Amino acid sequence: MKNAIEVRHLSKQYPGFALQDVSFAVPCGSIMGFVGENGAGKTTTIKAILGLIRPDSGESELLGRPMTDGEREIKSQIGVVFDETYFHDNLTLRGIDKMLGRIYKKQWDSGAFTSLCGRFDLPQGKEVKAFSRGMKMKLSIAAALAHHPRLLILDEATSGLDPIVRDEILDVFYDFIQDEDHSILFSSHITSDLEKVADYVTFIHKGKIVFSKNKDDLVYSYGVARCTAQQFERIGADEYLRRRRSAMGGEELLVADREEFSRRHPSVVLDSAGIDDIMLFYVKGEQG
Ligand SMILES: Nc1ncnc2c1ncn2[C@@H]1O[C@H](COP(=O)(O)OP(=O)(O)OP(=O)(O)O)[C@@H](O)[C@H]1O
Repeated sequence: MKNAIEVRHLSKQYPGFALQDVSFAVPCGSIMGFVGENGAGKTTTIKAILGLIRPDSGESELLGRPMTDGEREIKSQIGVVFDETYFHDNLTLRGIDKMLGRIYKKQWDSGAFTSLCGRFDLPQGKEVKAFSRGMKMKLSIAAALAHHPRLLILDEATSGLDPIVRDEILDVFYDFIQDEDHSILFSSHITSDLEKVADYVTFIHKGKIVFSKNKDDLVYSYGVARCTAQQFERIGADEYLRRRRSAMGGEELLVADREEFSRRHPSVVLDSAGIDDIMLFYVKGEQG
């Protein structure tokens, strides 16, 4: 199996929003960061992939199979974390361990759950209602991992968490991905987290995929050119992807091939572009 997730031509229409022809793949053994502005369609895509909503058209495969081909078995090999926990307020870690043991049966690894809860410093005696948001997210991640899934799908699992908690979570993702049969799809607004751990980045904007690329290629090849109005006049519209007026009155351009651009325009200041820059250009900038 080449891809842990394959999404082909997904479309879904809501009043005032349309997911349009969304296609991308998460290669086995990799972490895919899924980014986009608020309301871009990340959760809708993830829900459609998981069969939680029915797309108007298109299809997806998880671990080499469409969800219709044995949903229960496919789901048993997936760990899913949304940005809220669904455990009952009165449960303690012990209660959750027992409950999930009953659900997952032989697949549930109580030892792994206890060890992850220990690693995350989760309080043994407290009920979920007394957990902070960060504790709840760590609990959800521990629960998602303790039935030994091959694929983790996380929607905004680190949003609203402090950098220390986020780092602990990223470490756990990193350990999980050491097994080459394991893969992660991870939506986030926190592009620095994606820059740290993602192998690939898929960017969705207004319901459409802008790109799905290897992160290193993206970071090494994309650039931001900062030019004066005169320099801008000499640059062709096909030499950049997006433009923004800079605060200083000049133009900032997002270019896909830094090396090529600097060869053609050696006098223009050219910086590397982070995922944040790229998103900003698409959300706030204009087409060339
Ligand atoms: N059940 C629904 N009925 C109608 N519209 C919906 C429904 N679910 C989502 N939408 C709309 O679809 C659009 C995309 O929402 P979605 O939650 O997928 O975005 P997102 O990229 O996950 O955003 P965020 O980063 O804010 O979580 C939004 O405009 C939202 O209002």
